[in-house]
Amino acid sequence: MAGAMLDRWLAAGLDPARVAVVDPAATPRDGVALHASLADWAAAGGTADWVMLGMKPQQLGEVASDLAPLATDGVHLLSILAGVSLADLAERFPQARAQVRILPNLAVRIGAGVSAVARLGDADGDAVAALLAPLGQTVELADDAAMDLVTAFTGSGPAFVFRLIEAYAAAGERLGLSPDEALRLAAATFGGATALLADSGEKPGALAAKVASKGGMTQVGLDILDTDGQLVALMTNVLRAARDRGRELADIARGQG
Ligand SMILES: NC(=O)C1=CN([C@@H]2O[C@H](COP(=O)(O)OP(=O)(O)OC[C@H]3O[C@@H](n4cnc5c(N)ncnc54)[C@H](O)[C@@H]3O)[C@@H](O)[C@H]2O)C=CC1
Ligand SMILES: O=C(O)[C@@H]1CCC=N1
Repeated sequence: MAGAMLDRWLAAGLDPARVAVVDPAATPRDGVALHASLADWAAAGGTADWVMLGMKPQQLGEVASDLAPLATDGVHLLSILAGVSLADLAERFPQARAQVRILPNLAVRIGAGVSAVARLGDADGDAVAALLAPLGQTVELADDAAMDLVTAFTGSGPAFVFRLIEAYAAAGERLGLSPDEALRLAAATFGGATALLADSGEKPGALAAKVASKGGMTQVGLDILDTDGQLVALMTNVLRAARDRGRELADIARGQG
């Protein structure tokens, strides 16, 4: 995820000489300094005003103990770690100027992502907004407590949408389309529908009603989707499970180091 953000920032004009990546397994990028560990970065004289955590939440303990002494007064400490709250970050990095929790999604790679943001401390809000602007839309959350649900909703969201597209394509295959036709047509249908939704400003229900001719084909399909609210119940279960896993990850991260 952090690599997708970096690729977008570089494509949007960020000077690679201003970036250092600390990751034992990162893909090298032209002009970007790469260090296998924080010790290597420190030995190379590394300093930073902005530090972003991009490893798994389960690795917070091993990283925080080495990083906290380097994240002092002037440093904005950014985190994309699912589940890890602002309070957790403040506890791990108490001397940082600000703790900023960002939950992006994979579409940032093409500047079409959604990043939810919550912050603590003396954060430079304009600078945070400017940093995130090339990634797509940004939503500021006043309450960090909403972040786990939003992480499931927009962070995990693309994966859920990809599954829906796969299911649509698989159904098309079952009913006679070739695999290639089914996937191409499914992707074009989802892409076109979401673009129309964004462009028209209309509600999805109103657009669905425009597609469904009275007494025609679409309505019989919609009637199946709408039966007993089963689709909403399914999506609620999906999002609840993902949200609750975020809380578990936070507990795991909290129990470390
Ligand atoms: N994948 C996604 O769509 C999203 C991911 N996130 C968050 O982004 C974070 C990373 O997730 P992914 O990119 O999916 O995982 P990933 O496994 O692709 O990337 C994690 C990276 O951390 C590196 N790493 C491991 N230990 C390290 C250490 N001690 N020091 C420095 N780097 C270390 C790994 O080499 C790897 O490159 C997670 O905290 C996740 O919650 C947040 C929103 C969306
Ligand atoms: O699956 C995960 O835990 C992360 C958080 C949101 C998307 N990927």
